[in-house]
Amino acid sequence: MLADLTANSVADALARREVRPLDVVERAALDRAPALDALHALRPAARVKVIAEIKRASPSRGALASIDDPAELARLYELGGASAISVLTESRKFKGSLADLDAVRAAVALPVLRKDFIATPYQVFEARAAGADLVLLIVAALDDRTLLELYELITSLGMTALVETHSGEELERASAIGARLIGVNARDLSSFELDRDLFGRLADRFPSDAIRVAESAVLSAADVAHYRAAGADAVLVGEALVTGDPMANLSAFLAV
Ligand SMILES: O=C(O)c1ccccc1NCC(=O)[C@H](O)[C@H](O)COP(=O)(O)O
Repeated sequence: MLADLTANSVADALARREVRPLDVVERAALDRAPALDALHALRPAARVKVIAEIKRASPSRGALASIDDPAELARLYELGGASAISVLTESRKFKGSLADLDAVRAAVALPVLRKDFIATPYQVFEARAAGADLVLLIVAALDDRTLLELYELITSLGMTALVETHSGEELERASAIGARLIGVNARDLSSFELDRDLFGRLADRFPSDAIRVAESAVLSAADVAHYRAAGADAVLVGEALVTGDPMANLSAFLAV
């Protein structure tokens, strides 16, 4: 499933003839205003931080929300107290796009994450060219050499990598490349099963200087409290915000 999604996100762009020559995308990436400091925005604090996601659909849940104006939703997230915005840019299963990211970037002053199946340097330049400040790297989808190559490219462009893991072994691989922002995703990428206790089981295996993000499966303030008690500095939330009242939910999550 994960390999399919990774290959499809690249194939999709090719099929839609969206692929500009690499040198053009590189130039567009370098011409962007400097990336915002996501490590500062998400630094550990007395209160948990929220990375709020623009999510129309997903492989596990199908259609979630129509989201005609992602910029407007991002502005609500900013008003509601989110510390960063995650934009799913994969089109086939998540119905997202780089145009969504570009629109969100223009609308808010918060760091913006390109959440996608990133496997090539081209996609990293593309992310920066669209205004991303953060790029997701899924350890399970990348061999060690590619993981390091993409991590170094992301940081050399002034962006921050959110390095996503699902096991102790993946946390060690994230640690070995010097990742400073590390997520544990509660969603198994093959079965889609949710395990809210995975974060807690892995919490003491994070590098001591890393920011700890609990990803997925936050449906209530109690879920945020569960992750916070296990040591999360931030939670990444999609479904609960796009299917419910984003302002009310953010307020409840930030009050934990
Ligand atoms: O959401 C899915 O079904 C999914 C399936 C396969 C790979 C990734 C998937 N989601 C991406 C995410 O990581 C989530 O959108 C994000 O963590 C927010 O999750 P949630 O709050 O549970 O919507």
